[in-house]
Amino acid sequence: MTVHETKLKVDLTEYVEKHEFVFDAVLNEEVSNDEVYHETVEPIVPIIFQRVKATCFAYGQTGSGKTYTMKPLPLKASRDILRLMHHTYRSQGFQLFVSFFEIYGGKLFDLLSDRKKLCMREDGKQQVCIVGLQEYKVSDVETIKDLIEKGNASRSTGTTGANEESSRSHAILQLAIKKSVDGNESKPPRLVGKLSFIDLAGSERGADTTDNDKQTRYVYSLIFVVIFATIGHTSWAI
Ligand SMILES: Nc1ncnc2c1ncn2[C@@H]1O[C@H](COP(=O)(O)OP(=O)(O)OP(=O)(O)O)[C@@H](O)[C@H]1O
Repeated sequence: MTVHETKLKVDLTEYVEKHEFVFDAVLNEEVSNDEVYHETVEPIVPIIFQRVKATCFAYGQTGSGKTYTMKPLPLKASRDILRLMHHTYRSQGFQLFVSFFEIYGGKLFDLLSDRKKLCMREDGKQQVCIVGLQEYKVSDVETIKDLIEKGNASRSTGTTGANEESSRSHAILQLAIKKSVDGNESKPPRLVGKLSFIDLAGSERGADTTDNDKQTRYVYSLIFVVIFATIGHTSWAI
């Protein structure tokens, strides 16, 4: 897709700037959530076993269907990850961990740990980490489903948006694949790959806790720090 943007030079002559965007797939409003999963997340699942960090996020106006579209994806991905762990990568020491947190009003809260307040810090290797974030080791779909439901129930919602159940927070659910070091279960397992799902609050003004532009801009910059620093660089979007 090419966007032609008309601009003005300093001498006030008009010119057109061309912006080119490449999409792997374009899905219309008729497609089901299953097709969304099939076209977007499903092809990414096997590569997180190959040291890849991938991100799936929805961006758009309040009420455009971000939460509706994002909600089924983590569970479907978990099902496929567990299937790969129990069959293709059987007995290779892979483990799956789930964490779920939200950014609300510029602060981070653990959705699986009674909304415990979290801190973002940079370690000695300039890696940004979220201190205190609880990760749960999981080996069956039912447990993951319960954790996702628990996290969703802890999310901050508000009724100030166009949509009654509008999510006023940005929720980040991570599925981390780890592997035990040299098959030694007593040592902490090492991170192999990660699949992150981000459900952003509506992109219009006032999508956050205050209607203040400066605050909204700050929250968005915080999200992108989280995306690029802790989640990984191999990002893609719906
Ligand atoms: N494809 C769809 N089919 C049927 N209903 C849908 C679809 N997409 C969204 N909806 C419904 O539209 C309403 C708004 O959707 P949703 O909450 O997903 O929007 P949102 O973009 O996440 O909004 P916000 O940014 O305010 O959280 C919900 O009631 C949802 O059930």
